Amino acid sequence: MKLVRTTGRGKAEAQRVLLALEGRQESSAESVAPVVRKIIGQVRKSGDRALRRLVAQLDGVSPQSQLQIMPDEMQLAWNETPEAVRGALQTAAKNIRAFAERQLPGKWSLAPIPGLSTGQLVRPIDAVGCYVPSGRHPLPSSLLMTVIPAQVAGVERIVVASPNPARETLAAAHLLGVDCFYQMGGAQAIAVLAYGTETIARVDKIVGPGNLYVTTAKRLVAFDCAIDMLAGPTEIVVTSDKGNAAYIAADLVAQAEHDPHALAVLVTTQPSLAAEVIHEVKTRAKSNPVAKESLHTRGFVFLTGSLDEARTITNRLAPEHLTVDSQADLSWVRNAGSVFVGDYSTQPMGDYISGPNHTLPTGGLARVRGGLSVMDFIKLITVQSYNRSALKSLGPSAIAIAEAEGLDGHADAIRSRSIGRGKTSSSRRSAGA
Ligand SMILES: NC(=O)c1ccc[n+]([C@@H]2O[C@H](COP(=O)([O-])OP(=O)(O)OC[C@H]3O[C@@H](n4cnc5c(N)ncnc54)[C@H](O)[C@@H]3O)[C@@H](O)[C@H]2O)c1
Ligand SMILES: N[C@H](CO)Cc1c[nH]c[nH+]1
Ligand SMILES: [Zn+2]
Repeated sequence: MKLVRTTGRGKAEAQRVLLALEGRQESSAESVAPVVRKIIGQVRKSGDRALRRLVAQLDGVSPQSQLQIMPDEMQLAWNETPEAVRGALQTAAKNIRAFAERQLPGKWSLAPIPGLSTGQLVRPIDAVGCYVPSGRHPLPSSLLMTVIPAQVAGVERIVVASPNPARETLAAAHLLGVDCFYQMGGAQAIAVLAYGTETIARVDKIVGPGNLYVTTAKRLVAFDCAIDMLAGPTEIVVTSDKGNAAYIAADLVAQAEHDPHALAVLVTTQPSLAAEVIHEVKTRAKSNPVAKESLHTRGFVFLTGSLDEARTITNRLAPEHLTVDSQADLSWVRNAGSVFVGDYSTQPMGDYISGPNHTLPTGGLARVRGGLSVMDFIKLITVQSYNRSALKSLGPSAIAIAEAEGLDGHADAIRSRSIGRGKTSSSRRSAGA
């Protein structure tokens, strides 16, 4: 990990590192954008034929195997999964579902004046694609995290895409009753979900985490198909003065092992903690090549001159995962995907079992949104209903604004219900003629 001092002679260098990290999404996507653009173009042009070729070439799916995985295959995977893993998947699913249900907003109505009822309906999105990463490691936990909130929201068509899914991923799909599962991954899977092929219908929104190819593809299709967010290479920031160095290092290594592009940062005012964590990380990452690589290239320890500065840097980084020392720290946290409090709230517990979603914004997107939630799968549709007296009461104000905007048709539509305040512009025109 690189030590970055924010005081004395280190100040300018610290600013440079921070600025680069604030723009981290764009700089990493740049390298893969041309190949991703090409893959999307091929799928749009040649549909199933291009998909077959790309999954064989990039996902390692044999050309003989069916891309759609049938429910009996998922059932078989469930039967063959060890009891302990099945139990763990059930526990995780229960907690994730309970959390998502608590997030679901309800319909409501409000009467601003007698005779006017306004309100909101909650409707699910019709068709959603859930991307489940499976390149370096199969992530059955990501299947639970993406499919469950969609089910809680009431999404009718849920399509799961995952390259070379592991038995446990198929078992998780069986547990949730998934009936539409395609083994396809990377940019080609995102292109299929966004645009469809001769045999696979497109969806309305794509959700789920993935590597740079997946995330860049989501960004490139986003004008044609809604996406949840950029949930790309994993990020961890630990902002601590009092934490246990061994625990902090273990969490940094854990999240860094996801991807060589992962970001792992410690922010502290304590030189001794900085030194201990750097030492511990070195020891722990020795036998973990991916973590070793990402910690070497994208591992930073910011040693700051004050707590205030440590907090400002943390909020500027807007990390996916943030660990802080105590509940009191929550008061200064403004930008983070998910917060873990204290020595025992190790981040992998949130990855698997606690209930809050582990699909979280990366690349600084935590400045504007939190993790995947049931809100990503619903629409809030507003409704308004007037009777005549309510229209009479509020109509003149609306007409005044319409006239100020010079929109005669708007004013006329209101006047046409004979609520008074002058003639309609068409009657004025005919009177003048
Ligand atoms: N932010 C979050 O919420 C979150 C959650 C879980 C995982 N993640 C991230 O998800 C990612 C999982 O990545 P992964 O790689 O293991 O699985 P993945 O399924 O995201 O990507 C694998 C696919 O990438 C494509 N690919 C790989 N190399 C390619 C190349 N050279 N050219 C074209 N396509 C290529 C292939 O199609 C391959 O099947 C990691 O970055 C991890 O940090 C993020
Ligand atoms: N840490 C990942 C989110 O960045 C989620 C995950 C899934 N499995 C293990 N971890
Ligand atoms: Zn993880």
